[in-house]
Amino acid sequence: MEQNINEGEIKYDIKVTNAFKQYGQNNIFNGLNMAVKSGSIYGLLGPSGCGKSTLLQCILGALPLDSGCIDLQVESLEDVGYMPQDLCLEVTLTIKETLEYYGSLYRMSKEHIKDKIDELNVFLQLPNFNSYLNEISGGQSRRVSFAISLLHDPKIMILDEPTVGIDPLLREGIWAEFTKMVKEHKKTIIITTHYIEEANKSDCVGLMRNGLIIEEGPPQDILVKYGTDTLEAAFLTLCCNQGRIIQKVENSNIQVEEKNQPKKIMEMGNNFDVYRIKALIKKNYRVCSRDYLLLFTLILLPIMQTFNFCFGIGVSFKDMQIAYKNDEINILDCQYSNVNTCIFDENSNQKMSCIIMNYFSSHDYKLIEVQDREAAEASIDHTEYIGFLYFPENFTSGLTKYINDREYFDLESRLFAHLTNENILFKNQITVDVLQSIDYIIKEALNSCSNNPTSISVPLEFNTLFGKEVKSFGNGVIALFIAMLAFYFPSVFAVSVMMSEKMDGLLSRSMYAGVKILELLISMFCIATLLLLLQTSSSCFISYALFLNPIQISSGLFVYMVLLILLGWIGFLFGLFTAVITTTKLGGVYIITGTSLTQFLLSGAVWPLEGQPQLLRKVSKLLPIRLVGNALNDIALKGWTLDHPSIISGTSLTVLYTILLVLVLIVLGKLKKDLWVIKK
Ligand SMILES: Nc1ncnc2c1ncn2[C@@H]1O[C@H](COP(=O)(O)OP(=O)(O)OP(=O)(O)O)[C@@H](O)[C@H]1O
Repeated sequence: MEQNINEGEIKYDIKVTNAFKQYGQNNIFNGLNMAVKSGSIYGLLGPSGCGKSTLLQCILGALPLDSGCIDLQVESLEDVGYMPQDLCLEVTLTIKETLEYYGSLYRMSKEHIKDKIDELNVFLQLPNFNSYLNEISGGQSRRVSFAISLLHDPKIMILDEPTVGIDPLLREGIWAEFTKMVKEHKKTIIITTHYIEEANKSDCVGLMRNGLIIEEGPPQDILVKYGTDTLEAAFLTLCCNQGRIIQKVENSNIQVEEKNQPKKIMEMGNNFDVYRIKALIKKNYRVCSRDYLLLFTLILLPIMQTFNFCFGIGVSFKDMQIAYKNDEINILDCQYSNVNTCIFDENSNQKMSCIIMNYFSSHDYKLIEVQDREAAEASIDHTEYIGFLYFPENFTSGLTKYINDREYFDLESRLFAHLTNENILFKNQITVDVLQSIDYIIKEALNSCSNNPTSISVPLEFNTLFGKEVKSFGNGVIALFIAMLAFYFPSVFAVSVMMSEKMDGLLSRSMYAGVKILELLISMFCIATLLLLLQTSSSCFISYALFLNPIQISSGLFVYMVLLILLGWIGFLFGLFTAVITTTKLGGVYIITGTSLTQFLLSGAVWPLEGQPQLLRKVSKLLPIRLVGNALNDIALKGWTLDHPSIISGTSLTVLYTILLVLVLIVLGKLKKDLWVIKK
């Protein structure tokens, strides 16, 4: 009875009543009860895997209970300082930068942060503040993590194994500081530890086992109760008598309050804070600027790829090796072949094979003379030469006869061209060049005989309406390539940063300091847009200013840039979506690379869409890279602007894609609360 009266006067900062929780079929809490008095140290002990960390996360509201009630006496998130078991810190920041980041999340001024760090340094003995976290030891890192949870001077400290890896002398100092905090500043500390004996200094210890707190009380009382010298021995005795104790706990008269989910620390505070966004941008900027692999991937790689593309893709072929055998004339004698005489003159020594060979030499072919026709044909099969030309002895006389009288053409006098079919583009190129060279010499021959060359012309005129400046395959597809870069790299950025935040527990830890997911997304979006602007402007500069790919200067150029940025944002949103559906950073990058490559292959940059089956063509046309790339091409080559229906529909669909992806992410966020956070 007396105890009940005293109980009524005692204030508790944390009270867990009849808590039940399961992970799948695994019961973690079986009606667990725990009470932490205000202004005390509570040592939570228990074997590995018994559920201590889970209990702390339930108290913080990061994990829900299946049933039961948790009462946490906090008004704002500044009231709680939490140190997770894992580090959950960005290791490429220095100690100073890390503490500044968390301090600024709590809106502490620089001076205040500095004073606080100096104060914490006295008992935590932090390493040099300018050391990077990946350069200090595990124990030192834990002290930094510890410092973060105390930085904003919280009323309640929830510390998951803060003294692991810390030497005994320092542990003594830390416990002395705990005692001082509790006595002088009325702080409440709940601490889990594997070093049972250090819990002696707690005001109250609780032993957790089989989903229950099987014993709770001041350490001295427990020692007396079990007649042992050490807590360890007391708990050993307790564990041996576990069945009886569980019975006792289950039968105790616990007042079960109605089911009440704990206050969610992560959801406290403003939903949107510009200070926090600024702190996140600063932090992520620092992290990205030190991740050389990411920087290489996001900035240098697109520049290199653009150079590669402009140098190597879609340009005309050079130095193609063609074998030839000329039975009409020795190539050295071609200089004596008089090209200005009329071939119909009896005295003319003009040899047309010389003109064809000159034509090929001046068109980037390498002519290699061979003696043996059969060997040359065989070497084509071994891809040594891409073609073989054979000029028979009577090539010129046969051709002259043909021009004069086409009915009496000597078949044996024909130029023989044997071409490799290994690459259809080579074959087409040589075929076109052979035909053009013949056309050329016939016209030349007629010219020099004062005959009208049009007399043998095909009655046909070609006219290019659009894209007159397109001289090579590359000119026509460069915009699709730039579109691919604009999509791919922001996706890689989004998935890399988001997966680090998710898997390394960085976001989870920041959220205990008030960060909201939207704020992180906004900060990432700002950096991604900056990178996107850098990357697209460098790709455009290389493609159009250095390599002079044709582009029409019109008001459409503004739409060109807007479309590229929108596509980058689509890529960014797709990267976020990928971070939802995957569990590893590498997996995310694989998905992004696979989908971008597929889009590029289907975009028409490799082969025109007209070659695809109807159904696939319909799908390809709607893929973001093709959609935007095509509109970019129309702007660059045809000079179309936003008043053209094709550009209007391309732009509208791109905007629609952006909105759709935002909506998908919002809906997913509503359906699955822990989309980007793994609670640590
Ligand atoms: N997300 C999860 N899904 C399924 N099971 C989980 C999950 N997290 C933890 N568990 C399981 O719940 C149990 C309690 O885990 P918890 O981390 O709370 O233990 P702990 O007492 O803190 O252990 P330790 O002292 O080793 O840190 C363990 O058996 C663990 O395997």
